[in-house]
Amino acid sequence: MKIAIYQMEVIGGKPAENRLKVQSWLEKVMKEENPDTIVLPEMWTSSFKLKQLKALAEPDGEPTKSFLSKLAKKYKVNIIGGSIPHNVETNIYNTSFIFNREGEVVYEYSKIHLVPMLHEHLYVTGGKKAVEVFELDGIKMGIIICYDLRFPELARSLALQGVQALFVVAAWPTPRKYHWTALQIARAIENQMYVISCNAVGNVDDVTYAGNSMIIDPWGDILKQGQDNQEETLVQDVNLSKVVQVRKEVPIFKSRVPDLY
Ligand SMILES: O=C(O)CCC(=O)C(=O)O
Repeated sequence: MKIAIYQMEVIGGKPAENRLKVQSWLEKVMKEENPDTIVLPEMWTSSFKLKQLKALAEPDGEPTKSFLSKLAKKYKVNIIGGSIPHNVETNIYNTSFIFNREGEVVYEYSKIHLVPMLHEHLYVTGGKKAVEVFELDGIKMGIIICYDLRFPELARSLALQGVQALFVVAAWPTPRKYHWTALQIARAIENQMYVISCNAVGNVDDVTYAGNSMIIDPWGDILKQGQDNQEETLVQDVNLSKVVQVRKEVPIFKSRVPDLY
């Protein structure tokens, strides 16, 4: 499966402009690389404009949900739709929508762990549904959002559900860049699966986003890594049989003793 990641400089508080950016990026990347799956970052329509979130949140994910669905169908590409502020009645969630090549939503995930350092809980409601597997082109995948990466239980639960590739969509800031890269590598090694991440770059208000989007294989080798502060596209073919190979070589899932922990 060929993956293309958009390490995007999100324009704070401007959903229509960000949708246009994604549309022209996708047009270009489809022409040049023809990927199977594309990945966007966390809160790519709005960035973390939490104080304006009521105005920026999209009722039932619209219009961005239809926008991504049309693009997926037009280009026959799977889309890991980063995340957007999404409201259901009076609650705002930080939600990721996943589309198949027919433009159908195959999975929807709302970020479970909200960031105390940002007081995210004052503006956003945490997702209440447990993480689940979804399939694209017959491959079992999972998704988590940014701060969720700090909770190894999510990735482990997905690995036990059969996930071979874990997507992490993020707006992870620069002061904790080392945590971002180290935790991604740890999740890949400890679960012997691909970790494929998409972080934002650039500055919004007083926050600088850390880039360093990554594609890490199940052995923990970094196949691609974005730069610190540059909008760019990362493209990589991933070979899912590597998951089986690594799990055979170091059979941690057979060695687990879950009754003792
Ligand atoms: O955990 C961190 O240090 C960053 C998390 C974050 O910024 C987010 O979840 O949006």
